[in-house]
Amino acid sequence: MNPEENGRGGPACDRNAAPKEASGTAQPRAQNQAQIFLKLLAELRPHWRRDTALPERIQRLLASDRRFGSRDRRLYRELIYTTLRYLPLIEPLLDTEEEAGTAAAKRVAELAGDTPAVAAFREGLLGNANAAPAESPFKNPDKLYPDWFWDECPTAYAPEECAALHRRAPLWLRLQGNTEGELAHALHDTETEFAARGWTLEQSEILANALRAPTDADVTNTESFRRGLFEVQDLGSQLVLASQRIPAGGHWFDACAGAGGKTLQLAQILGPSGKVTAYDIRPEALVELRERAARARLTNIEIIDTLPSEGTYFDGVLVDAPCSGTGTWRRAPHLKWVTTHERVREHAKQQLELLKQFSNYVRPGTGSPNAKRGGKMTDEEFAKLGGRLVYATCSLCRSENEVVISGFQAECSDFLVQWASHTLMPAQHDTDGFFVCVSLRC
Ligand SMILES: C[S@@+](CC[C@H](N)C(=O)[O-])C[C@H]1O[C@@H](n2cnc3c(N)ncnc32)[C@H](O)[C@@H]1O
Repeated sequence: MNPEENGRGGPACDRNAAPKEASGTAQPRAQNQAQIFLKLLAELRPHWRRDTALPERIQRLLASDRRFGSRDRRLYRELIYTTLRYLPLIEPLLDTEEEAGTAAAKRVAELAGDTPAVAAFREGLLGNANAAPAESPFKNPDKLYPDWFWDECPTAYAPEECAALHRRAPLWLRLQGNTEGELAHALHDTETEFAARGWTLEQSEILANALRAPTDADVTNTESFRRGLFEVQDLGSQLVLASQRIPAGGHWFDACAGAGGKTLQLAQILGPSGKVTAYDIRPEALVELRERAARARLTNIEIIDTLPSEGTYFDGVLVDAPCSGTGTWRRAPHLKWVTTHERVREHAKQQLELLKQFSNYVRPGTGSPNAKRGGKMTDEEFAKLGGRLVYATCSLCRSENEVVISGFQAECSDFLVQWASHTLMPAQHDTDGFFVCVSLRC
């Protein structure tokens, strides 16, 4: 899905904790680490306001230095991502004379997420593992976002939302199983394996199959993952479909399936009597989806690489549209500095086109003139409505969300847009930000 710095490639987190150091060595070690970190920043600086593939560049940079062990890579990755989250606060400090930029390293240490690797660094550099910034970085949210963002999402400037969009993203899993019994087994086996590794899982309070894992846990390198007992999926992404009360048994079209994060979940919701047909323009994503479906033992997914013919109808169509990814900024903070307002508007144009195109696949109703006029519907008229169209983005931008839906509503009057749908803001449930809107075909 999105660029992901959750440390999924790293070793087990029970081995993460930095060993206790003699107090005399912690300080020089942290200073040495600060110098290495600053050199890494100097390499990245020419690219961080330009390169949309910055996460891959960071990965290559960290992999290329043979002196780094996995713990070093985790520390530097966390410090680099913190720098990107708070770039306008850090960048000016890189140009100060003070101890060749260590002011920047100290500020990053204060702002960095709460992981064992960073705690040791913080203690060595600042003399206190729990050192908090003297002044909240969220006091002046304007500084932390690109100028154009205010017009798109003023809610993100509220202190709690600003803090949520700058926290390290949590790691969420979605349990997989075709029956209640299989899900219970998946939970039991995953919990048992994770406990043996020293990882505690927390069940979400709002979604039974969602589990929160420690951020540094290398969850994809486990037997439970290989057995398909869970998938990695942000809670917000899970809520897009889980909040729709989709009945079992229908045939759905996932028109922008990608590697299938939501396809797998939809197939589970629809159950063995239902089916998902998944399509994407990227063949490599569909190859990954096929592997994931096999691992999840889901046999009700059909993967296609050409569009269904005209006149093919589905009970539901999911358009999880390509977007600016502004809802994932804490996971992919470089996007804040490479995304332009013009690019957001281009996304919006494409989204409206895709929504119109794929809405043609939604099963039409059997006639409900009142519904078309927006009048109050009787149960009988409601029963005559056709299939559902679910539009989703991981964007917080009005242009890509409400404005796209207004455009769709204006052009496609045979759909009833359910305005109860809304933007899921990151602070609500500590998730990525998402927008979802459901329409029903008349
Ligand atoms: C937000 S991602 C989908 C994520 C996926 N649904 C998930 O939950 O993991 C958007 C996807 O739309 C696909 N896409 C872009 N243009 C498309 C088009 N014209 N038709 C179908 N898919 C398209 C992209 O390749 C990308 O995989």
